[in-house]
Amino acid sequence: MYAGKLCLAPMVRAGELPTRLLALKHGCDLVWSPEIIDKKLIKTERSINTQLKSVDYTLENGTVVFRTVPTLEQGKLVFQMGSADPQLAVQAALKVVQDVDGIDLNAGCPKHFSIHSGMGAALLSTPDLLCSILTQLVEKVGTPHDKPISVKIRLLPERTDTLSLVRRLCTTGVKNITVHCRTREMRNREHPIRDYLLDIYNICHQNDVSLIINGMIKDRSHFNTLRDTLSLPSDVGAMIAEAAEANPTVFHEREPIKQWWDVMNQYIDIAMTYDNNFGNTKYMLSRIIPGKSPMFQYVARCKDYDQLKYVQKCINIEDGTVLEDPSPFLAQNSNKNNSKQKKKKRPLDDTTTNKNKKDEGDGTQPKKLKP
Ligand SMILES: Cc1cc2nc3c(=O)[nH]c(=O)nc-3n(C[C@H](O)[C@H](O)[C@H](O)COP(=O)(O)O)c2cc1C
Repeated sequence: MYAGKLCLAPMVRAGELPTRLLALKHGCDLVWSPEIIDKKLIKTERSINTQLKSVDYTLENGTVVFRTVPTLEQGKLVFQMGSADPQLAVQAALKVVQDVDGIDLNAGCPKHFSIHSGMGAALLSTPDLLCSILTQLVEKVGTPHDKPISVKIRLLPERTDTLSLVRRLCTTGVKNITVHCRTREMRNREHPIRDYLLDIYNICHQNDVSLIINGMIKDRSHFNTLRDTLSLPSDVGAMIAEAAEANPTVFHEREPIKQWWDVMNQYIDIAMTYDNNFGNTKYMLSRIIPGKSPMFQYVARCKDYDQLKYVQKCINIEDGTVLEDPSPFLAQNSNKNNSKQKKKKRPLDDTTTNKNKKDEGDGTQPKKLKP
């Protein structure tokens, strides 16, 4: 399933349904969900959303934790889980397995929220636990449901330690290992270490496990060049995060990568079609639209989809120039909105503007949105 594929990386906040659908529309082979913690998924209720033709996993308070559209994602969707407990991992995976094509364990996230509870990159320091979670997932979920289990890791500081870890991981029954070619201490702006990928590949290959490489890959042609330069065979796949967050059309084989205004336009249409959380839509648009464009501030001032729809029409989709300044409309509607909001409580399905939410990216800071 994974061999040679170019994938959308798991990204908290950025990897929600609209980004995944846009990436798939533009040549992405496989998409990863954002990391979802086992305990959180276990608390959700699964339901079929007949209006959107989606399957939703929703908390009691109405928060949609995970939404997938089987007709568009089937065969291409890997669910990423955060866990530090084999039993919880199995329980969570069993809950979602029927709606996804593979289950991936995050063993690479270096953020405090993940490592303080022993998850993410902390698992690299507890290889017994890491392997036990994977073995349990393979035996109790992967094999009985005929779905592959995979893991995403970072490099360890020493090459020999990384190779030993990869050897051990290959014995757990996982079908794929994704290697983020940076160590736990390295930030995303630092250049990835790619010197011994061929050694990692050889170990994986001997064990019939596929390898996906990750770290500062810009687009499909960059991936093809990189594979040649590193003398990696064609069954090595790759995963793109930051470049795809800014532009989910970077996966195209033949067509040129779309311009930001085209991406923005397509993203808004998909987000509205699938009733994406508005705060999340604004977050993604702040990644897609360059900060220097007036559109960035116009979108930042939108308070709901009606306003966003108006702003969307103010841009020339041929060249990204602004056709009309929406400020008067936004000012007028924000007054209406304010008085409406005084009467109305904050919506419960606000997953991204939740005040507990931190930047869960991998060493990146979101651009500041002015109120
Ligand atoms: C916004 C954001 C959110 C991320 N969330 C996750 C995550 O949920 N799970 C994970 O394994 N990695 C996560 N990462 C790390 C990426 O998957 C990837 O490993 C890293 O960004 C390096 O790839 P890149 O150089 O192409 O950005 C996240 C990265 C970003 C930028």
